[in-house]
Amino acid sequence: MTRYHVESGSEAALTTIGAGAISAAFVKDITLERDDARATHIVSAVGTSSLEKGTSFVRDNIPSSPVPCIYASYEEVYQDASVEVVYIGTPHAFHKKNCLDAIAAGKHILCEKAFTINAREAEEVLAAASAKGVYVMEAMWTRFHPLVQDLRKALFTDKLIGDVRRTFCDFGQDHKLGSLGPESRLKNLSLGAGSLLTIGIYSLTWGLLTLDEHIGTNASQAEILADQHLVDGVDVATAIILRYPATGRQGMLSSTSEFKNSYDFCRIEGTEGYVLLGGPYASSPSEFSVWRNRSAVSDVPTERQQTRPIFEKKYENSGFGLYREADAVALDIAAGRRGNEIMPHEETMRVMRMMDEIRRQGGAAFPQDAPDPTGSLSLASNKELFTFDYSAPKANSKNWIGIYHTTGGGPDDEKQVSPSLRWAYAPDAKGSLNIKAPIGGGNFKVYFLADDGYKWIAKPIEVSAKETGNPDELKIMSWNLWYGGTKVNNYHDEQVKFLSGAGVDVVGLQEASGDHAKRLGEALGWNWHQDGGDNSVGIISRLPIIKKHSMIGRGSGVQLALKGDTSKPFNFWSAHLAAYPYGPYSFCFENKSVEEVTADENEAGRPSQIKQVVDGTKSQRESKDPYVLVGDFNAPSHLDWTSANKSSHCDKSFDWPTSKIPIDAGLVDSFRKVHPDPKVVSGNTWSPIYPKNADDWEGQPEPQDRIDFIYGTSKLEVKGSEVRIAGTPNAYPDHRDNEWTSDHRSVVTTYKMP
Ligand SMILES: NC(=O)C1=CN([C@@H]2O[C@H](COP(=O)(O)OP(=O)(O)OC[C@H]3O[C@@H](n4cnc5c(N)ncnc54)[C@H](OP(=O)(O)O)[C@@H]3O)[C@@H](O)[C@H]2O)C=CC1
Ligand SMILES: O=C1OC[C@@H](O)[C@H](O)[C@H]1O
Repeated sequence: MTRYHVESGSEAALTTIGAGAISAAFVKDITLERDDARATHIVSAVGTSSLEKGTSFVRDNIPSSPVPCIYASYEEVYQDASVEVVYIGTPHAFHKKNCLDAIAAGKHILCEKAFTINAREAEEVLAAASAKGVYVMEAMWTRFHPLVQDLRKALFTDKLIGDVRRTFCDFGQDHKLGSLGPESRLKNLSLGAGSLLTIGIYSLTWGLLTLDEHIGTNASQAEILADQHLVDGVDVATAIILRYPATGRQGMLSSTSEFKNSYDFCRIEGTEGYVLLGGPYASSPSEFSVWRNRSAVSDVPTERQQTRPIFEKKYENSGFGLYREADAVALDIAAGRRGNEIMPHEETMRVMRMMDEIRRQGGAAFPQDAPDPTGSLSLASNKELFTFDYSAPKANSKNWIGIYHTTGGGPDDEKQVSPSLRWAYAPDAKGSLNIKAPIGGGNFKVYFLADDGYKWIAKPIEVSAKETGNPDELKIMSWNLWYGGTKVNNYHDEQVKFLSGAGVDVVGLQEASGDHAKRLGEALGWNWHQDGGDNSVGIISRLPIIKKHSMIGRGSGVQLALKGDTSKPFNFWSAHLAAYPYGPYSFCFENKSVEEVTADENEAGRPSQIKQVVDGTKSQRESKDPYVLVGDFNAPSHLDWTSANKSSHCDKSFDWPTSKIPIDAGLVDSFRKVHPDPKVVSGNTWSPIYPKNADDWEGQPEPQDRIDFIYGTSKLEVKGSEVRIAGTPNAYPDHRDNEWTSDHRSVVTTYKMP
């Protein structure tokens, strides 16, 4: 991500996704100090596949800038509400998905060349961007080189070589394909490998820029004749003849992955002279020279030794030269443009269509070129949500329509990822089907799938259902998953079903170490925070995550955007305090005194753990923004262990320090606010599956307690609070097939938000 400051004074945040070779060059380049800067770029985040990779990427390429935020997944980039522009530096095959995901999250995009695998994908991306109103540009950096403008002026305005007749351009690199593994983007067809999309696109670009004064929709129609040499389906060499019927101009354009081209990579011939373009790569020109045509000179080694050019110009880049396109993006966005005039959408489409035709003639076909599925799926208008009209090539009783969350979970690659939220068979060749909208509303992606499997019959569609309930209210849940839920069969499906039906907006999870928050967030299509996976706590949220706070001891927190509005931050924390020694056992099984239990609490460290989170978030608690702290405190509350309620707690009353600390800091126990008398509503969350102890005091009645809490600042109005569970769980050890996947109940509080 770069935060850049443009000439006009505005700023936007840009994230690099894919920490590969070009992303490295890009971030290095845009953070260079240079005299011709039209925007200042500060890299502030990177989206990559692992923290380790991101850390070395930052260390090696952005040593002097402020340390960027490293996201170990691209999803987290899209969830970061402060990211405005995404730079996509992944293999060609991922450009479409990366673009669509970023667009869906409302991000502007600078996407590496080739823009997508084929024109159909490019159309889809541009249509999505236009529908969302976001900026997109193909990162065809060479077009932004000042040489291009000078050259086109020399050719078409000053006509230094008379009438342009022919362009020869070759881009060759020795990619040493024999030594590359099948996973290489240069060798793997499904990643978009091939000389054409990798480097031939530059030769084609030089042809288009030098044989025609115009680009995009104003350009003349060129005919194409092409040949490709394929190895394992990948084009190792591509040769293109461009022919302009209106003028008779010709382009002889080529690329190869086997040999390096010569320094003078391009020659443009006209009726009165010719131009030579030179540079280390055909993508990176460094000079051009204009020569007069000669008639009968045959015995001199090169033109340059024989005579002098009538014009020549050499160029130096401050760095690699990628900063020019980045500046253009910054200026465009600051000016409110949604595309760029040097690399307009129409030109991207023209190049993609030409490359499709070159591949059609040459034979390089990507798996992504397979035709669209032939069935159809649409949302029936003016009918009950969700009623779908569908058609399939033929009837099949096992064809089905499944509803998933928009982000994650759906069979985008025609493979199962996670269970659908709702589904039903669509058995006819043509029909209409109603499926109940998932509870809680939101954005959904709907798939029409073949024969109890995941092959698409039609392209998926996106549908929305309005949230039910009061938009000013927010439902918060605290839920200890119990080893992520893994103690119960089919836990993932059961958890997703429970959460998607619970109507909650934000969930603080405990025992979510590893990737359980990520897993659930992705399956639900919610935002999530996992804290690297080493800690027990996680957060999933329908609200966008603006910022992830650093861990404070046993608490993890995020800043959420209320109603998706980043100017309305809401600080939310989830904590999980140490489990042993467990105070109610000390009282009820060991008959310890108040002093001994106090010592046990301190030995467990729980009071200092909750104090650390409460004190560490003082400025958030005391700010005007809403603040909520939830968690499994592994200790009951002094509001429950009152002298009036002794009979429920081994005839003991006790001021549990872990519940006093938040309250002394001004927080409100939301459950007790709504249900002030513990004798009337206990709110016990421990434990739905342990009526009897299964530990050292096996068989004795397990102390039942409220140990999971939701605390909010006193400014927040509590509208309701309850304990939630799914089904009627069997007690341990017969819990394996429970619908309820935890050993705790969950607690849900509804707040009225400001
Ligand atoms: N403008 C220019 O001069 C150049 C442009 N390019 C273009 O940039 C893009 C990337 O090329 P380049 O940087 O050379 O490629 P690299 O292979 O060096 O890097 C691509 C990155 O994409 C991410 N990625 C995600 N999924 C995969 C996958 N399945 N296989 C490999 N990588 C994956 C990885 O980052 P992570 O692990 O961090 O997610 C990887 O490091 C291409 O479109 C290419 O044409 C390339 C070179 C020069
Ligand atoms: O875009 C590119 O230009 C430079 C080359 O080195 C690289 O392989 C290619 O993808």
